[in-house]
Amino acid sequence: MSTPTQQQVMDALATVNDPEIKRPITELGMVDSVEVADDGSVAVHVLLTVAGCPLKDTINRDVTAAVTKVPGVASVDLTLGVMTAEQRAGLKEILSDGRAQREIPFAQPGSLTKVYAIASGKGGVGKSSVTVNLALSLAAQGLRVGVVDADIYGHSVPAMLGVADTRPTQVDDLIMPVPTPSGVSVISIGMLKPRRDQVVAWRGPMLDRALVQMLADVYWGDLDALLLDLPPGTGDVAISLGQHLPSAEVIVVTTPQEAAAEVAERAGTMASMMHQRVIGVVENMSYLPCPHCPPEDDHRLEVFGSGGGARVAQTLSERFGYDVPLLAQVPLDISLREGGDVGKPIVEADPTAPAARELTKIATTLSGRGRGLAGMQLGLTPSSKF
Ligand SMILES: Nc1ncnc2c1ncn2[C@@H]1O[C@H](COP(=O)(O)OP(=O)(O)OP(=O)(O)O)[C@@H](O)[C@H]1O
Repeated sequence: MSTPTQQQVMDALATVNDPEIKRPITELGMVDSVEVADDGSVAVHVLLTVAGCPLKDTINRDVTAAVTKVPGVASVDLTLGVMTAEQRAGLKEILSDGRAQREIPFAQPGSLTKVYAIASGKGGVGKSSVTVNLALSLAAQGLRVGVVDADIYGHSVPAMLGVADTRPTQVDDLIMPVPTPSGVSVISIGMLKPRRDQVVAWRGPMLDRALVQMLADVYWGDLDALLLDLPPGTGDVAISLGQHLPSAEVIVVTTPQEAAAEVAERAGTMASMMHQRVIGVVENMSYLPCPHCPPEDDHRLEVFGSGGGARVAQTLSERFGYDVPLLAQVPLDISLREGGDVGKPIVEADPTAPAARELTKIATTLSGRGRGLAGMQLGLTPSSKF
């Protein structure tokens, strides 16, 4: 077999994406040198963005696999180095695409990324569970999905996505979102703290800065959908988000319980006051399928009562003068909780479970609305009453 050319090896390397940046390593200036010997042995030197890059094993594996596939390659000797400060500055330049720093790409008029904020009136109703399962369902449809965990009280999203202890890589002041096993990228307010166990006791301006940092200083690339897990209630983060991303569409999560529904209505109204459109309500913990009854009876135990989701949807529809549908009623399911605990969300771990099907239904409804500018809020202020 003939000796492979250097171009063939470069073409193979162009198929390898940096796992965090999700662009070919050849475009990012990461391939420092390629040498091909007459006997078909290939030496490749790849530069990592930072020393101790957590994903160097993935890069090692992907580069070796891609080059090995080139006809005539007898062996691959891959060595890894680290970019100099100058090379990193060049990379940052490539990634910023000429965009000014601290500009939120999703807030630009031509942005095609759909931004969904997941809100709730009170804590513990399943907002984070809905966020991660929705993210995975959208990704399973082939969409590029990012998740921002802006829940200062909970920040449970990274653990639910299986990357609890991962810190994001930073190229100077540009932060790389953390890739997860399911293909979605995540950044969490918890990742911005020096220590994971540190309590966030930030006031409005600090929270605003953290939110902007997660939106503007993170290299998200070209996303189809960005999901934001908001803290419960109508606090500072919701106000900041409304100011920075009025085009975000809001999904309100509630339980069937009267008390939860009432505060959920307030969270929805708050979003509307910030000129955001509320696109639907998810009722979580709707019922417990009776564990002792035959499945065909479809006997349901209404642990938290009933009707909360429908009530929020109806109230918000009347209040805003447009249809706010009830998107799903997700039952209580032990495997949903377990999936969250072990970092394997139910839509992936047990996709045929009724809870998983309801969560997938939300993604189907959302993606049916299409990518792009259609359906975006026009910035008109609806009349609002608490
Ligand atoms: N349908 C469900 N069935 C069983 N367990 C659930 C269900 N929904 C959520 N849970 C569990 O309830 C707990 C709270 O859920 P989750 O963290 O998603 O709520 P949250 O509204 O985001 O809470 P917080 O505001 O405190 O972050 C988690 O342990 C989660 O696994």
